[in-house]
Amino acid sequence: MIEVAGLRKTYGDFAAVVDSSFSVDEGEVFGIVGPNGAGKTTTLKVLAGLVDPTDGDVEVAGFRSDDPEMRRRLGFLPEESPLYEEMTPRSYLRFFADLYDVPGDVADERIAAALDRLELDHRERRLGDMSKGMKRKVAIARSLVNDPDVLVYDEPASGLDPVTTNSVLAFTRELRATGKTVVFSAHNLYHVESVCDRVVVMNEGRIVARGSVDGIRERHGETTYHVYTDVAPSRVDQPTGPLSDVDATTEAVGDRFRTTVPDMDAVEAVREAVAAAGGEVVDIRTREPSLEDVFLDIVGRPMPGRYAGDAAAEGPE
Ligand SMILES: Nc1ncnc2c1ncn2[C@@H]1O[C@H](COP(=O)(O)OP(=O)(O)OP(=O)(O)O)[C@@H](O)[C@H]1O
Repeated sequence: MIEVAGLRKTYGDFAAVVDSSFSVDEGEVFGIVGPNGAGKTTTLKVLAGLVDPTDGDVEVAGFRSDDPEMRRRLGFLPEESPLYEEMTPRSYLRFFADLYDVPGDVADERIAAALDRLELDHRERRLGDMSKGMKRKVAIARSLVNDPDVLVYDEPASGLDPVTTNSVLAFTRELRATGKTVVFSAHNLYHVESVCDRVVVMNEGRIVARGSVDGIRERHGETTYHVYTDVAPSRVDQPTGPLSDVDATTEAVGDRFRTTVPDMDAVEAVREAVAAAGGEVVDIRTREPSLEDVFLDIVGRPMPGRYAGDAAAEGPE
């Protein structure tokens, strides 16, 4: 449904996107993740036909990105979407449906269906008086007025409260169920993990990892083991003993202790150490790395946005 080959976008001497190639299948939710300035928005704007590529081929729904027909097949949700404050959701969405020449009765039905699915109340309220979450839902409904095959969503759920975030993420999953193809960018990797089939990770304009979330996790992240015990394993910080050479950290969780270790040998070492302390292992669980862990491994710095005000978000490079 989307083919991008050798995409490059430069602004003067500066390359915002370098040699980017990927394809997105019909009915897939495809994620683009990466730190600030990685080139995500530039990529999405090229897909939406809003920015011309400097080099490379971009095809969406069978049309090149400079073909006006491509724009008709596509719904774009920008990161910031200023709405006409004096309009109501209904009048605003009808206005955009008219721009796409959608017949009035079809538009009314489509708009009502989208707003129902997004659970947007107060449809006659002035947009200027609506909350951020309500406005975002109206912007999402706007991306659907032309019944596009492809949706390009830049940070659809960022800055929203948890309830609205969940509602927007659930809605995005539903789009896949209705056969739409979605390209989705987000800082919050939980959003990406919970919605996307496949992702590319961008850094400094380049794709640095790609694949299914699980595949990327397997290649770049390490499974750890959580060993729950009824007493703390002894001598974690002692120079001798079963855990002296093991990379283990122990913390109290309720009335138990949880020791995190990297492999099964270390699990056995915890078992010995806890027996030496007069206790026993009560549970062992594996912990898969989150996409956040993987991102740190690949890019070498924390994701911005999750660490607001955190100096660590700025580096190290
Ligand atoms: N119109 C422009 N003129 C010059 N430089 C630009 C322009 N648009 C984007 N850039 C630069 O290109 C780089 C990539 O920007 P882009 O917005 O695509 O990144 P991003 O991954 O979406 O970042 P963020 O997460 O901060 O939104 C940035 O360094 C940005 O400053």
